[in-house]
Amino acid sequence: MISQKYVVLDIEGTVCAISFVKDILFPYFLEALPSKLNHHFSSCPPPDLQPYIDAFPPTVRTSYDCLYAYIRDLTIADKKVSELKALQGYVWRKGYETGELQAPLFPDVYKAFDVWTGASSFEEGKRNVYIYSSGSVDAQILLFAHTEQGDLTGGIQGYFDTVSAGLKTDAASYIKIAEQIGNDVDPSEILFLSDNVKEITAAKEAGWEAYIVERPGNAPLSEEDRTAHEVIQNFESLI
Ligand SMILES: CSCCC(=O)C(=O)COP(=O)(O)O
Ligand SMILES: [Mg+2]
Repeated sequence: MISQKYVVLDIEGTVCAISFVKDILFPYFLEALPSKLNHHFSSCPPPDLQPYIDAFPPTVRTSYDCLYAYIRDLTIADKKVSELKALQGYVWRKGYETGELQAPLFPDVYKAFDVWTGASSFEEGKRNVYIYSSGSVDAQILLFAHTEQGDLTGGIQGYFDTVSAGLKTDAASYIKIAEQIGNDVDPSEILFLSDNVKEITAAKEAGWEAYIVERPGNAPLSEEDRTAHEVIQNFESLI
């Protein structure tokens, strides 16, 4: 069982496989995109879509072709830019709400959630769970509300993204999150779990405890990474 009171979780490569994002979420987004952009460039554009489109640079918003190519290229390159992440969340909503999209979390994640959010005391394993992902907060909530084992959002205390907290590779972002979790929270009481070594390094710079999560399909770790950081393959040892 971990000694920290607060657990902050990355999403892609940590609670779900990278393949869910690359092979399911991104293709869904790219397939739905033409219809969304056609609506936007129609004579009667949907007002709720407007702010998402307005977030892209004016130079690429000049035509359907230009905007489509720009967004497609960002998606294929897996750019973690906030305007793309916000639009992806907007587009995924329908997929989750119709049941076409469902997030397959790793089995040990459900088990850890049961303990962390279901136990009645710290001694029995209760922990405060937060999410910090490059995906927008809206997209994070959708994902946890539609997992293969149901809605987990009731057990999550808060969500952070690059808009609310900053880049995941900057120590300053982790300092900001710690302040949001609680003014009286010592950074060493927070455990961050991520597949990304740069994120782990940044969290540690901010005084957090942080472990690399090594899941099937993640980027390979070097011997140096394994020496410098604690590496776990699942959440079993944390509960
Ligand atoms: C919750 S949104 C889906 C995943 C996503 O778009 C993403 O960029 C995930 O990045 P992470 O920081 O969770 O590795
Ligand atoms: Mg990740």
